[in-house]
Amino acid sequence: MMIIRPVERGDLSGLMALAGKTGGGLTSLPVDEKTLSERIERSINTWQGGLSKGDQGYVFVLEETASRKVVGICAIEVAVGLNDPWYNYRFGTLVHASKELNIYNALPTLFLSNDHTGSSELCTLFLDADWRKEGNGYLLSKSRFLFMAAFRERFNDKVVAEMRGVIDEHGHSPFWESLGNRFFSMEFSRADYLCGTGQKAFIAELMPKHPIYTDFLSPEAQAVIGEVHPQTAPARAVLEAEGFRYRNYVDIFDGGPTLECDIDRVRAIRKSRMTEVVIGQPATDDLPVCLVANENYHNFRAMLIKANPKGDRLIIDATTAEALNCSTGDKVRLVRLCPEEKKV
Ligand SMILES: CC(C)(COP(=O)(O)OP(=O)(O)OC[C@H]1O[C@@H](n2cnc3c(N)ncnc32)[C@H](O)[C@@H]1OP(=O)(O)O)[C@@H](O)C(=O)NCCC(=O)NCCSC(=O)CCC(=O)O
Ligand SMILES: NC(=[NH2+])NCCC[C@H](N)C(=O)O
Repeated sequence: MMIIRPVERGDLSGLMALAGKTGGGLTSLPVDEKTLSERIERSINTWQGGLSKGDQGYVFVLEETASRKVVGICAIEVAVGLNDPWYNYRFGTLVHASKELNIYNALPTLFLSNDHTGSSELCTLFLDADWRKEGNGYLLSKSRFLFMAAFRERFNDKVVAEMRGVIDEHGHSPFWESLGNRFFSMEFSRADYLCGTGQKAFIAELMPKHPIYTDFLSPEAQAVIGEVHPQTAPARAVLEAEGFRYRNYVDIFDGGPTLECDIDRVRAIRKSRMTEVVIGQPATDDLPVCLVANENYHNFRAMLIKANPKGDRLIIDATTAEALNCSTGDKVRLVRLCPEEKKV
């Protein structure tokens, strides 16, 4: 069985193994034991209630219960940009026009912004390639929505996700080569690593301060503005199907898109409902796959179960109930895994 649970100290080696497989550009999952260990501690402290809003971050793992192997990770930052400034470029327009000469030029321009300050952020989504099957990617990404629905008051009204931008097989980012490199004088991978390991002061010190006319960037850099890494296309598709949209904000390093959605408009949050657990013989009819989570803050669990998304009782066997950390009479939250027209 596959379950989502809060990260624990014993997961460090599992996280290191996952970090080694990302291929780069997944900023918040660097191959660095100290950073990952601090991240685990921060997550544990978040659950224990000892941190201010700007420091809070929940980390979850996907575990295969038989082997207890950790095969995926996902996270939520509660409120970004409250400790250090949170930068994005807004991809907008500047118009230069002369009526007299009948000349009109609308120039695409990148404007530095801190517009997402305070938003909650979905991040650090990674599933071991061997486990990209049977809805695991959906479970990993969307389980966060059941947690947010259950503990809604802990999160901001706006949720964002910064998607990994385009880099080639050698880790080179066309956007960085044309823009960031001029100012930061280092490889993209180093800048990404510094950010991921918390050494972010250099950004404010070195970054360009003025709007950037994108016509002056290389054609390769222009082409990847708002585009995702090929392996991030599924992550983007999952969020867009839940209601997230690209609203012209991009990453300052690799040009990857920021997706955003009002928390109460996320499909899985909006449509999720409570149902009562009954331990027994589950129905064998052809029911849709649902995302199910307990409402136990400290022992949160989520998993995929075939169930009637509209039923007022959820019949599950004892093994499933144990994995979900619940028993007969408990209320759990449930939502159809995919919008009606889709099947996993
Ligand atoms: C993101 C996941 C976990 C998703 O898992 P899977 O690959 O198993 O997902 P899947 O079920 O195969 O696909 C999910 C949906 O994407 C669609 N899909 C698949 N390939 C696609 C492509 N090339 N272009 C467009 N859509 C595509 C599928 O048809 C399906 O949608 P339909 O059902 O509609 O057909 C994985 O791919 C992964 O670990 N990727 C590498 C890491 C990564 O780049 N992570 C994101 C970094 S950015 C980040 O972390 C912030 C975002 C966040 O936290 O959510
Ligand atoms: N455009 C970027 N490189 N942003 C970082 C992408 C990955 C992702 N948001 C993370 O959690 O690390």
